[in-house]
Amino acid sequence: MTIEDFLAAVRGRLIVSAQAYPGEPMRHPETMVQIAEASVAGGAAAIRLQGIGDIRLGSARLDVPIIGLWKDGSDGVFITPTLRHALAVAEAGAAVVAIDGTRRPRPDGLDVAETVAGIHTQSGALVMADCGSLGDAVAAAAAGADIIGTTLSGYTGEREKVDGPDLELIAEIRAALPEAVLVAEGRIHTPAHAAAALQAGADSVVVGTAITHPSTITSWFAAAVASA
Ligand SMILES: CC(=O)N[C@H](C=O)[C@@H](O)[C@H](O)[C@H](O)COP(=O)(O)O
Repeated sequence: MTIEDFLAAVRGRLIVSAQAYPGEPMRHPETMVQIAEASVAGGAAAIRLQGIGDIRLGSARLDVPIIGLWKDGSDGVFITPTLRHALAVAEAGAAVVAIDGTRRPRPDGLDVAETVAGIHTQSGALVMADCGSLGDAVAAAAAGADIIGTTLSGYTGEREKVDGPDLELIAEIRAALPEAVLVAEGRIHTPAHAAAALQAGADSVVVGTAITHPSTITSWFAAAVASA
């Protein structure tokens, strides 16, 4: 898929991330792909899936682009941390490989530019750089990433973890990189948040937890009921 095709598919539209975490009851490819299918039925233009099994099954069943990632670990660089992880994600059928797009040292010693180049030369996949700051985004764009995501804002120590999406960062990236394909991701919890992220300059928005993570959604309601 070309970046032009991807942009045409998702511009002004919703991307849904379906992920279950280690040990959770819904952590099964069939379950995640069913959630993805339900999300597509509701209007998702693309799906973000974690793990080789989920991506492989999703690529066989879904007719929208898949943004794939492989989380390994839970702190530091853990989103598709090495070129080996990235090539496995591409091989499993992801049209877009989401990688950690920060400037932090990576476990395989490659930098983002070398990782992007490796993905481009050894697979047909596009690369989404999951960034945590404006500095990351500018560096990732210079490194050849096809898509810039705000996924890691609030999770790398560079930016405050604001309640809701980091609209300020979205606007800053859009101002600095007017031509970038920019995807807002992270703590978009309401339809109003999603609309605000587009208005701040994103081409598309990824919603995960608020659509696909029932334990967290339940906890929001349980807390409200408990304190009413
Ligand atoms: C920081 C990190 O590990 N983010 C992960 C990236 O894939 C996922 O855990 C998030 O669910 C995803 O980014 C969507 O965000 P939200 O669930 O807030 O809508």
